[in-house]
Amino acid sequence: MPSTPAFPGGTILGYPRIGRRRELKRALEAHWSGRTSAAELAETLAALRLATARHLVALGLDAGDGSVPGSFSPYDHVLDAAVLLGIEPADRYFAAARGDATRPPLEMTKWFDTNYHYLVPEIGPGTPVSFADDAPVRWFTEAAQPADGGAPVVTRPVVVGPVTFLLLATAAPGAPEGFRPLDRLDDVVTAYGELLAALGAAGAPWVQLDEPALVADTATAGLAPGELAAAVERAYGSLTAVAGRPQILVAAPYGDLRTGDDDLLAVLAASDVEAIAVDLVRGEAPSRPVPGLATTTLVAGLIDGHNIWRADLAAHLDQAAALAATTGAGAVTVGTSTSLLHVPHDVDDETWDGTDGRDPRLAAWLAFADQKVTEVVTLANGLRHGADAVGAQLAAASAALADRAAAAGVVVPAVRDRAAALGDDDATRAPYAERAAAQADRLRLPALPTTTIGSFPQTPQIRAARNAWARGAATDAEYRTAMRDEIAAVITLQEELGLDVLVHGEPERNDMVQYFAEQLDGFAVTAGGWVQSYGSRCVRPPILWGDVSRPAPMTVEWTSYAQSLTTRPVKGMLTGPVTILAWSFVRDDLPLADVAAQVALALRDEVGDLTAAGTAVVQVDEPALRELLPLRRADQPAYLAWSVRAFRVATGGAGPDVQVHTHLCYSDFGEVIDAIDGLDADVTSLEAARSRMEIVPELHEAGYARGIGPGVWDIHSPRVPTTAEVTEQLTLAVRAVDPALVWANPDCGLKTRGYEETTASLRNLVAAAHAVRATL
Ligand SMILES: Nc1nc2c(c(=O)[nH]1)N[C@@H](CNc1ccc(C(=O)N[C@@H](CCC(=O)N[C@@H](CCC(=O)N[C@@H](CCC(=O)O)C(=O)O)C(=O)O)C(=O)O)cc1)CN2
Ligand code: MET
Ligand SMILES: [Zn+2]
Repeated sequence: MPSTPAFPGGTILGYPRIGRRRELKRALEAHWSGRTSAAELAETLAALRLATARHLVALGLDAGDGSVPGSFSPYDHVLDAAVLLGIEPADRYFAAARGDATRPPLEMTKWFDTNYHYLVPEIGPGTPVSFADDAPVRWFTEAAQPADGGAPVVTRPVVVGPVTFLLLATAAPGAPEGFRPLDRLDDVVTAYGELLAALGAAGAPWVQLDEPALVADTATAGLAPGELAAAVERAYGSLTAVAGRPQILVAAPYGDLRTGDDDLLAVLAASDVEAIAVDLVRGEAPSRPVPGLATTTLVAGLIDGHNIWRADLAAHLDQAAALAATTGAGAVTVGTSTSLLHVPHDVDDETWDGTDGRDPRLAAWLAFADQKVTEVVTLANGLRHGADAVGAQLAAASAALADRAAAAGVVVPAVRDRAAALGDDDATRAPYAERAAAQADRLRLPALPTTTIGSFPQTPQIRAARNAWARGAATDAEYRTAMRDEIAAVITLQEELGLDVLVHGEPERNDMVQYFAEQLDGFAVTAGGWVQSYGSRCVRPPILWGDVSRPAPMTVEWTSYAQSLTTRPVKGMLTGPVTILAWSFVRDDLPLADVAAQVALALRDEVGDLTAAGTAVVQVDEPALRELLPLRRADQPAYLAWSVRAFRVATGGAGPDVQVHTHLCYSDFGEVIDAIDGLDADVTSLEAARSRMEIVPELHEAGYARGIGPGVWDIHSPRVPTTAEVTEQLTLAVRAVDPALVWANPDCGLKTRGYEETTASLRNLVAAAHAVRATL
């Protein structure tokens, strides 16, 4: 048992891994393209790890007691755990992540309710499991005894916990019916026990085991009541019995440990783990003493790891100070609610002089990862030494909050009035039968129409043109010409391929959310606020800080230009309100439902302008519909009601002869099937290739009876599907539902692909659609 509280100077559950200048991205991509060797890559990553650990010490975390998390991963922390357990071979790490000639990549899916994506490990009853990779031990030693002779840092290795690992894993192909990954708990715990012994032998005082699945009903679906509690008790009973182990911090971010079927905080408190990190942003602190917690340090996750607003430090300090008494914890220290993986590095990396369109007032309202570390350190100091010891910091935080609350643009009466006046009529289109007839008449499409999801490859030339424009090295006119040339080429290519409903290809979009945020009032965007989305891929989530409105059309010019080049219909392409919120940092002073209505109204104006300009097909993408779904079932209906309504407000002004499409991807749709129907889109395209079209009968059984475009090829891999494969997929689809409803399209946009595989794949898609069409 710890005699003093663990991490008295505060701690964080994890730190961004991509590097403040995206060093990890650049190193990975250089290696994958063959420009650097595996040894060079390893050297760069080791330097990044060491620099990160020392940076966290410079920000105020203790260098000697395990307060600095060792939360690095070369690609994904769930894949790392699979390698640790020998389920994926260490020397084929990137093949598991990205696929190669010999194997497809592991499936990728959303990490809880975030825009981070993890690789889904596969495990069967016979999969050998052992302690197979000692990376956490090597990384610990590398910082504790640095080869450069510089300052050592005693880090706290961070590993996905055994229960969460198995709850996130899927049954390997060929596993017998009824097998569940959690059936392998004992084997996995044995391997983790060996890891703990090795860490202890290396001198690690602490290890952090992340168990976020314990807060999510969605991750634990299919377990009997009590089963999860029993698994946690069993796993941590074994792990705490390991001789020579480090002290164990169990972290439960993204929700509340106590609101599922089982009170898992009580189960963990009753175990011999030395510290438990709870998320007090998404969850609540227990208001009565928890048995067993008296011998445990509670790491109070007060600083939001999932958002970028500067915290109300005075309020948090009061809350922290009360926790020991109310919860019965033996000791309390301050931490982040989640890893800081989800926020950019440093507010001070942006320029705030107003010259590049960023409102200088925002600088004082924000806290990125580094500012959050400082907030944690301040609160921990306040907790130890009293509020007076940090009086100046508390006052500065309060002043920034007051400034933000009163700032112009935060409340815009005209926007509030318009949202308040919305009625059911605004969210209701003509009956589907009437729409279908009007659209058939206007569009005259063949059976099994072919289309794509919107983006075509974002080539290095496109990125370079945008980069030059942003730097002032190219004029507006030059940039516009470059994008129009790209659009023209994309239209020509689609006509040559014989696609039926064309797209303009989205070359002008840096990102499907940021592009809109840059043009909407109420948003700010960063120049370098990168956040890892998966592997080497990053996004710069915009900051939604004020009431949202649309000063001018955002997409009409590009879409109209594309339509002027062809007689085939060109789809207008918009990002939906829920996805815009999900992939932004959203204000915390207004209910999400109200913010969504404002964004929906801005999009409604855009749909109006597009259709007035003659656009007959408008797609409103909602790939993040599933992402914002609350992790607890009880909270889901309210979310689904406002999210569906926002989509319907955005599209509700479209006349019956306008075909509204939507697109969803990156998730299991099971839990949102009714909501998909509720969107009332005329055509829905979904990711389906990796699940052999299962979504088609599922949607049909749920009563969905409008157009459906199950993705027939997995665009996340460079592999070109054969015509025969696509034909088979389409055949499955037309057998499952009325063939008149089926569309042929890829899984998702093509922006991350190259032209070579894109052209070949689309050629096969069109050939397959024609072949199946002939059989109808
Ligand atoms: N926001 C968001 N979330 C999402 C998705 C999405 O599309 N957007 N898709 C899903 C999966 N996630 C993804 C996330 C990112 C990327 C992606 O391709 N990201 C790009 C960056 C996209 C971008 O912002 N591009 C900018 C800036 C590009 C850039 O890095 N430019 C260079 C310079 C380039 C040059 O001069 O050649 C630089 O700044 O250093 C642009 O095109 O303008 C990357 O990491 O490489 C793909 C999928 C789910 N979540
Ligand atoms: C992540 S969903 C992407 C949809 C978007 N229209 C595209 O094709 O890129
Ligand atoms: Zn998609």
